[in-house]
Amino acid sequence: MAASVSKVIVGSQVWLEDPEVAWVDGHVSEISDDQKLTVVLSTGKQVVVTNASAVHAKDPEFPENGVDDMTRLAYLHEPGVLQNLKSRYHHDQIYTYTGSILIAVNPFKRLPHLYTTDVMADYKQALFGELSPHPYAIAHTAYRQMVNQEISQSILVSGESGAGKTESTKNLMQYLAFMGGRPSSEGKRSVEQQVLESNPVLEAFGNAKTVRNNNSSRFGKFVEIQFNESGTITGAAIRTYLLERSRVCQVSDPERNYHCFYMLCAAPPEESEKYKVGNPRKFHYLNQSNFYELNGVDESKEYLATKKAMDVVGISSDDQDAIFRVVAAILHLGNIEFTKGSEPDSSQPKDDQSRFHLETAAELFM
Ligand SMILES: Nc1ncnc2c1ncn2[C@@H]1O[C@H](COP(=O)(O)OP(=O)(O)OP(=O)(O)O)[C@@H](O)[C@H]1O
Repeated sequence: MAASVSKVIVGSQVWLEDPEVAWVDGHVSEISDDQKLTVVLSTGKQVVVTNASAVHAKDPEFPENGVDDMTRLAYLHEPGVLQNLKSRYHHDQIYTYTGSILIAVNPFKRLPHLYTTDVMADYKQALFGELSPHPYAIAHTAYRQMVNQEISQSILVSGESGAGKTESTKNLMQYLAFMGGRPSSEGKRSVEQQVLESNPVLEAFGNAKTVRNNNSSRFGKFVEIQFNESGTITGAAIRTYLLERSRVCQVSDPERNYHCFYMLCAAPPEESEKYKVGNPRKFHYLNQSNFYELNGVDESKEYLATKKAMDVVGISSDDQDAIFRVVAAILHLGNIEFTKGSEPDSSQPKDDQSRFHLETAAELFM
């Protein structure tokens, strides 16, 4: 939505595209007879613009802290939207509405005060738009509409890798569990606890460090939470799709394979001996990249936490053992090298090492 030159007068505040910082603001200092604009940028630079569509009007009354709904912007064009997101971001206001859509900007730091039970309780009492933009408000609207109209609701979370989809989804699930939860019966985990604990399990087997995100989900997921007429959670189902399978056999620097492999290598000694794993540097599927450790992550603790989460979601210890046997066997398979066999067109394990890994994989697969 470019402002035409006729609307721009000398003194108008404008935005100009910039190859480095996307947009720079300035003011028009002169308009020539042939409609060329001289713009003095806030950087002090002076430029002459011949193409009027390159100039976008800037709101001189834009509030310093921005607006919490983009539809209230005087100019809803790219520089206006970005300026609003940026001003809010500088005040740790990472959420902004565009009508009923929530835009989340990744803060890349923990903001725990935004996600407490008290905050959830506040959103429970409020109408949409009364409080600051928040995933809880989106979850609340969906929940209310479901209860009042008895129609299933969907919330779509999208964005590029590292944008914060997984974190936002967790916040949505946390709020729905808060609204639809009920006290767990003696010794049994409640459904909402199981729903929330499914995240660490999925992340262990489906997340990996990529260039853009240390905890990147390498799959899509459809989370279904079922409620009864009174709005209490009765069940849940999670469907995953399009796992990036090629990562299992091929990883490039500075990325990592799936978290579960490194966790298993760091398992307590009796378990790592059972699965014949240990140092991740010994496995071809892991040592193709030089990255083994993640900042602030203790893999041995992650292993125990994953097993605990598996307990909570109802995966029996036999099934857990079967799962980790497969994970270990994959690592051993990756270490088998072949050489030409004595028969025509045949091959055989290259040496004793390869034979060891082949036999171990077979044992683990049972
Ligand atoms: N609301 C938030 N508060 C604090 N940190 C956040 C928030 N959102 C994202 N982050 C940080 O950014 C990282 C990446 O976010 P997240 O994993 O949610 O991205 P994603 O969109 O799911 O990425 P991918 O598509 O790669 O899985 C998180 O691990 C976390 O460190």
